[in-house]
Amino acid sequence: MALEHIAESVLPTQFGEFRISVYNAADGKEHVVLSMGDLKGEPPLIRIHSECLTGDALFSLRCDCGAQLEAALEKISDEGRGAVLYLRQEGRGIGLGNKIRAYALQDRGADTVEANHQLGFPADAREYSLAIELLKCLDLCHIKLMTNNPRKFDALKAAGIEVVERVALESGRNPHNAKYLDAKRAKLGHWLTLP
Ligand SMILES: Nc1nc2c(ncn2[C@@H]2O[C@H](COP(=O)(O)OP(=O)(O)OP(=O)(O)O)[C@@H](O)[C@H]2O)c(=O)[nH]1
Ligand SMILES: [Zn+2]
Repeated sequence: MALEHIAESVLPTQFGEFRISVYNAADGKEHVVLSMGDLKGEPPLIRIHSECLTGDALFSLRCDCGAQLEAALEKISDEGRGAVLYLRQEGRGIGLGNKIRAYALQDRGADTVEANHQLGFPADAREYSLAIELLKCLDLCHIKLMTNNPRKFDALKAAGIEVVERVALESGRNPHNAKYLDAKRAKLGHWLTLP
């Protein structure tokens, strides 16, 4: 997939000053790298974050995405270096409308995996070739990865990215997302501790 770097600027945030870079990809979407400090040398902290409009921007409590994004930016800010790769693969790759359809099915009792299946999608329609290409493009072959998702971890390792450390990112559990987090642990194998 060809990546085109199209713009870059400074982005002051509540977590400190980041650089924002925008890349066009062959999927027709604009993907973002939010970075702080010098990424060369010691493996930096990296978060590969899948877009969640509802959680990242609309304060939804149905998932843990917004809390994870905040925690990742905080950790990067504490270390003074690192990056968030913000990938435009909303709803685990099925898009916003379908994610909300899945929510409606969850309201009627399905869990997050069953709802995707009922809509004719796999449990997780994402793939990480774009993330891998971005990491290689940024010369980031040795990283500390902030994730609880074994599938993401394995995909990077299989592509030759050396994940020298996995940093857990458990935050934002609340009564509205408890079932969702339990399904991620039980059905998708996420490394999440029991409450
Ligand atoms: N289809 C679907 N997608 C969801 C649902 N809840 C959140 N998402 C999407 O799930 C994606 C985040 O994936 P997660 O499985 O929560 O976490 P992850 O990124 O794989 O793993 P971590 O690195 O540990 O955060 C985002 O794209 C969200 O929009 C849901 O109920 N159904
Ligand atoms: Zn979310």
